[in-house]
Amino acid sequence: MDNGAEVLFRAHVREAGYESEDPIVKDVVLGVAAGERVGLLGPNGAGKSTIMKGLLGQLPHWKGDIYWHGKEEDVGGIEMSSRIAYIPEQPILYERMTLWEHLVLVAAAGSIPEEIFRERADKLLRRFRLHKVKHEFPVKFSKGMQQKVMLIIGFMIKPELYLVDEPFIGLDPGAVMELLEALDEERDRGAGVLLTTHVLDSAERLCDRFLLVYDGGVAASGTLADIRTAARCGEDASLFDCFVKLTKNAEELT
Ligand SMILES: Nc1ncnc2c1ncn2[C@@H]1O[C@H](COP(=O)(O)OP(=O)(O)OP(=O)(O)O)[C@@H](O)[C@H]1O
Repeated sequence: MDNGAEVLFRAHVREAGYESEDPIVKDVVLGVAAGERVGLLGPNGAGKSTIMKGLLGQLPHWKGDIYWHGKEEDVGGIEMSSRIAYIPEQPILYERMTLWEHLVLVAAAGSIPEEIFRERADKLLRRFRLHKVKHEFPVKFSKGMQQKVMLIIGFMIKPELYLVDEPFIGLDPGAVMELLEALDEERDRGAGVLLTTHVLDSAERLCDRFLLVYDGGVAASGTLADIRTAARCGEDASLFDCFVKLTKNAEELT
């Protein structure tokens, strides 16, 4: 966030988890500037999805503060739901609704005017190659097709911030390219992105900054240069190399 862009979103996750006596995440501070992409990284079970669920107000146990444009907001409040698009790793779909009906529902919930809705929906359905199946039931789609449905729903909203949980696994290369292009367009519009992934070469190309979590806390954060310094890696080291070294160091300390 040192590129001069306005800080769009800032959160201090003091405690987050599923039971108050056993918080999974403790004392994690994160921020996303307008047009910035932040990679939330960490080994399996580190707490990435828990952080995302916490920011969305979907956790039984949460203590923390959230700020939009510097102003404190309630987690899970109505203000937040219109500003954030969450693209989950596991698709969430209604059994008895067609793809088109899902989009109509999203448009109604987001008060998107009819004409804008039709234009956006058509563009996104074509972009992710689902226009020919728009009147079919997505619960019967393949895993990758269902993932594309979640992307289309997210992009329909045109939010200020995208929370994207593991977008790269399961999509075909053409869809990954379309996703990257769509994210570029959204960055140009000023939307921020917080994304989790284990595909570190994609994260390295896509993200401006990174937050590496380990065992529910922050192991390193900053630009790739900062991460290289924290990992004591050379200036040519990849994000993957730094990640392996940092998690190994953290393991040795626990
Ligand atoms: N619904 C739940 N109830 C209780 N504990 C949970 C629940 N979901 C996750 N956990 C626990 O919280 C911890 C962090 O899980 P989380 O899903 O946030 O990890 P992650 O970093 O997203 O992992 P991955 O990379 O494998 O997706 C794990 O120990 C996990 O067992």
